[in-house]
Formats: sequence, structure tokens, C-alpha cells
Amino acid sequence: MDFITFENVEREYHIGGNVIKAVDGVSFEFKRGTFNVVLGQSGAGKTTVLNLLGGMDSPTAGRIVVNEYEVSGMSERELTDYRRTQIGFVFQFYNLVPNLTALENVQLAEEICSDPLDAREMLRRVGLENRMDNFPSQMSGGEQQRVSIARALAKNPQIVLCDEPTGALDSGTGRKVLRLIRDVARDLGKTVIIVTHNAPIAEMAQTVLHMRDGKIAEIEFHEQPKDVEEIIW
Ligand SMILES: Nc1ncnc2c1ncn2[C@@H]1O[C@H](COP(=O)(O)OP(=O)(O)OP(=O)(O)O)[C@@H](O)[C@H]1O
Repeated sequence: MDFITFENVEREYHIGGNVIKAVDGVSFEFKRGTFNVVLGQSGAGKTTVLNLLGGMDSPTAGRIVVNEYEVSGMSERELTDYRRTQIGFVFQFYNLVPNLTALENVQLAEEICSDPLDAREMLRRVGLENRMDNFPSQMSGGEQQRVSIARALAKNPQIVLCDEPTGALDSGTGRKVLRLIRDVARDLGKTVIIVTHNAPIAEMAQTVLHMRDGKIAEIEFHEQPKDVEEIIW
């Protein structure tokens, strides 16, 4: 059975007298434990899809089902619980708390989740066992992104949503971060969705949604996704 299902999902915004269809009749499925990419130019609707999937926004029409939860019908309170228990987030600019150490940033997950993974163990998995007591300002962009990956995974979510996770990194560091997201998520059995405008990243994915003007232009499947080393950036 499919793990994530979008059925004719729409998200309209009303600005002045204008209606903007940020997402316009989108349908797709992702399977549990897969690595997926949503690809498209600026304004294509990628972040809106991610926000709908993550329960930060609600559709104006259509149906979203995740892990047997009907997300599209949830109240605000149910959405808060859904975001807390089901979703880990990785953002382009890391969103770490500046006056907390790496370890304390990851431990935040323990405070809000019912079934967290060990913060030290997650930092070890991302290769930062020696940097636990450093503050974000003492770390490189790649290291900060690794802390944010550890934080997302420490919540022990079913799904990890990443919005341009390599957007602020050089290509070498970006590759390492992508490999890390894929390997750790695979080891822990998580489903990953990465939003990007960087087309080569899509070659790593099992499923690629190509978005244009709020619609899906194409859905591409890779039976044998490429390894990050094989991708020409
Ligand atoms: N809160 C909002 N209010 C009004 N319009 C919005 C809102 N959020 C998004 N939009 C519009 O919806 C469309 C899709 O936006 P979205 O952010 O999903 O695109 P995107 O593909 O993620 O772009 P980018 O790569 O630039 O982040 C755009 O035209 C955008 O201006």
C-alpha cells in the first residue's frame, strides 16, 4: 500500500482580487522508506506541496493521506500532533537555535516527542561526536546542516522533509549532506522527500515529481537511482 497519497490536491491563495493556485490538482504516491525528489523552477509550487505534506498548511481541495492518517481533514490540534510525531524537517538555512550547543539543539527533539532517538547517537551517526558542545556559530555550514539532520531524525519521525537542504552549501559539502540524508534515512527506514530546483539531485531519487505552474508535469521513476558520486553537479 502507498504510504503517502495526494489526490487532486489544490491550494489557492487569495491576494486582493486575484486567486493564485499554488498547487493545482496534484496527485501522486510515495512508498514507505523511499527517497523522493520534488523538482521545479521557482514558483512551481514545490514548497507548498512540502508544507501540505508536513501539516504546516491545509489544502483548499483534494485529499492527503499519510501513513493512514487523513491529513487533509485534521484540526489544528491534530496537525500539531501530526507534525510532532510524524515529520522531521531539514531547511536550507538549518534553523538551529544559536545559543544552544549542537547537543542541546538535537535534545530539543526529546522534549517534544514521545518516542525520540538518542541525541548523542544521532550526532554520532552524522559524524559530529566531537562537536557536540559547539555552538552553531563555531561550525561550518555543512556541520550545521548535519546537526539539523540529527535533530530531524532524533524526533524518530516516519517522514523527513528537506527544503533545498544543499542550497547554501558548496557542491562537495552538498554531496556529503545528501549521502548522509539518504544513508541514515535508509538505515532507520524513513521516507525522505527533498524539494529542490537542482535537477541533478533528482537522479538519486526513486520517484521524481516534476512540477510546473502548480501542476505535475511528469512523474519519473528510477528503479536504480544513482549514487551521489555518479551525479554531475
Ligand atoms: N502564502 C502565500 N500567499 C500567496 N501566494 C503564495 C503563498 N505561498 C506561495 N504562494 C504562491 O504560490 C506559488 C508557488 O509557491 P511555492 O513557494 O510553493 O513555489 P516553489 O516552487 O517552492 O518556489 P521557490 O523554489 O522559489 O521556493 C508562487 O506563485 C507563490 O507566489
